[in-house]
Amino acid sequence: MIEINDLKKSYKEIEVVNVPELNISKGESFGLVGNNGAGKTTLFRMILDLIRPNNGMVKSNDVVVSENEEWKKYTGSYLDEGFLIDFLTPDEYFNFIANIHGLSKGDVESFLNSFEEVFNGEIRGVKKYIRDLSKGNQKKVGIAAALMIDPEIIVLDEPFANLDPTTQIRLKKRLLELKHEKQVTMLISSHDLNHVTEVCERIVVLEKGNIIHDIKTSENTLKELEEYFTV
Ligand SMILES: Nc1ncnc2c1ncn2[C@@H]1O[C@H](COP(=O)(O)OP(=O)(O)OP(=O)(O)O)[C@@H](O)[C@H]1O
Repeated sequence: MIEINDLKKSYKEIEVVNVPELNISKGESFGLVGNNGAGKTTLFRMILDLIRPNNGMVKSNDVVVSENEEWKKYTGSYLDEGFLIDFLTPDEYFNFIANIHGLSKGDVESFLNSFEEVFNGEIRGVKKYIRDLSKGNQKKVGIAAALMIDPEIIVLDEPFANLDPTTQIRLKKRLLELKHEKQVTMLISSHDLNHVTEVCERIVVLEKGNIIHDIKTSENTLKELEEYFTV
């Protein structure tokens, strides 16, 4: 479970995130939407202790994320290319992550084989450094590495952006499997209202750093969101 209390972040005295309270339950799939600059990435960065808030705190399973690193063992995340090591090939990078998390070669192989549908033959065995992959293929590497550790919680920033339509559909299927079969807690930000409403049972709309809607996804949610974003 993730608990956020009185969380604020400002840059040069301009407040970009202000979340008085937000709780994300175990197994919940939580979608975060909002226009450019709404504060989605900043909120995820604070949840992952990548930036420090000016005020408030984030707890993961009752532990303050900035005070203890235990949560890193069960949290998979991919926000951007900064998460990758660009002078490694994808296979070298997967081995690196596997070593950090103490995963066996067999587990890694079986996970990566199961991800081949998303990789589409463009990632494994490729003799290219990550920095030389397309943006979409870099994203596939990052998302795969995040999921490979068999996380309880996964945090993904715009996972569908830069992916071709076939891969978007395959990734969505994979996320839905994780939700239904393993009850993984998912935090997903997206500009793609279709995908995010299909994957997430709860949608939060952020505007100028504030939560302005917190909706349980229903058959009307997509329409409601489209109306909100049509100005
Ligand atoms: N390091 C920084 N220094 C100054 N301002 C920053 C910094 N990081 C983020 N911001 C500002 O914080 C605000 C929120 O940015 P953020 O990237 O969180 O938005 P977002 O909702 O993820 O946007 P997008 O949909 O475009 O990715 C923006 O106005 C941005 O310019």
